[in-house]
Amino acid sequence: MAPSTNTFNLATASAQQILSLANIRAVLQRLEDTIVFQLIERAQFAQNAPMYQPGAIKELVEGEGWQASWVEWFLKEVESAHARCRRWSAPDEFPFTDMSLLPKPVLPPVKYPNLLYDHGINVNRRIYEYYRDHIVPTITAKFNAQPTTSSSGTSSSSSSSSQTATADDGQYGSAAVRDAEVLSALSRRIHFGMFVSESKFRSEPQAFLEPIRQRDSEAVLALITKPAVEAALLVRLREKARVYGQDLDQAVALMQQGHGREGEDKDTQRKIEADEVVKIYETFVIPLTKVVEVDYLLKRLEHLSPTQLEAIEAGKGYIEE
Ligand SMILES: O=C(O)C(=O)C[C@]1(C(=O)O)C=C[C@@H](O)C=C1
Repeated sequence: MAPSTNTFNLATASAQQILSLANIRAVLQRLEDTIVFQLIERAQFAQNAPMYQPGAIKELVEGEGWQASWVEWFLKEVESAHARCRRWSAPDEFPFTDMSLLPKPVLPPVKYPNLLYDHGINVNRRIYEYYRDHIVPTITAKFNAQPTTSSSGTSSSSSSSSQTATADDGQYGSAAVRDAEVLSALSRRIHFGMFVSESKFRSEPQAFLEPIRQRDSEAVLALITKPAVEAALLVRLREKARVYGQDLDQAVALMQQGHGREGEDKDTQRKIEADEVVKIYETFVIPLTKVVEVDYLLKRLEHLSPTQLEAIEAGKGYIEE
């Protein structure tokens, strides 16, 4: 059976398959599902601010000598296991933890086709900070000052059985598991921008020559921006978030009571707001993907051979070497 276009394998697919813009966009589209589902998973826990405060978990400071946050420690632990399985040698995977803190892979390296130049781009710190400061507080805001009947873990909430929930439910383990998953999906999605820009560069390299030579990042940005693609993405994403984020049991019950589909958004408890997901993409995911695309392209000419450069200047397009 032919492999599906949106699950190609970076180690076995051909360069042409990997750099086909349609295939890349199919991967980005599939990652929308992953990101929406992972955000829903994280949104079932409270914000739990101490998870993100360096030094806030005394057991980590005293027992492990770890001065950074609980979530960064959890990322290091997970990413260490993944390093042993050589995840970070894949061209589309980037750890949040400094490589110097991660162990060496157990298995020998996989041979990936040489599609991206050796770029050294990693925007994971920016992803982590935006996630911590904007995404988590937004998707967990419903926990703030809502009446609840129980609380567990070591949260700062009181232990009375009927209380006002704080933004801390003490579920630091479960919430960190979800954090690691959301962060990993966001990171992969955003860094995939480099495959997008490599593909765009190879299909019309001459257009990029002057803007890159002038180090004109605005002009490069204009070349890689596709407003129609972004608009379609946001419409599709809103629909996914609307459908995946509703409680179907409640929606079905309402429909059976004759409320029709229009009642489903208004009257049912939502797992996540579609507007919030769209805003995350609009203000963060797409803009940062574009930053990655532009940063990657600004150094692209330094990695061309004289023959490749001459061919582009002569209008003969990109030649593979
Ligand atoms: O699909 C592309 O062409 C991309 O560059 C990716 C992306 C995105 O982040 O989704 C970014 C810039 C374009 O304006 C459109 C979409």
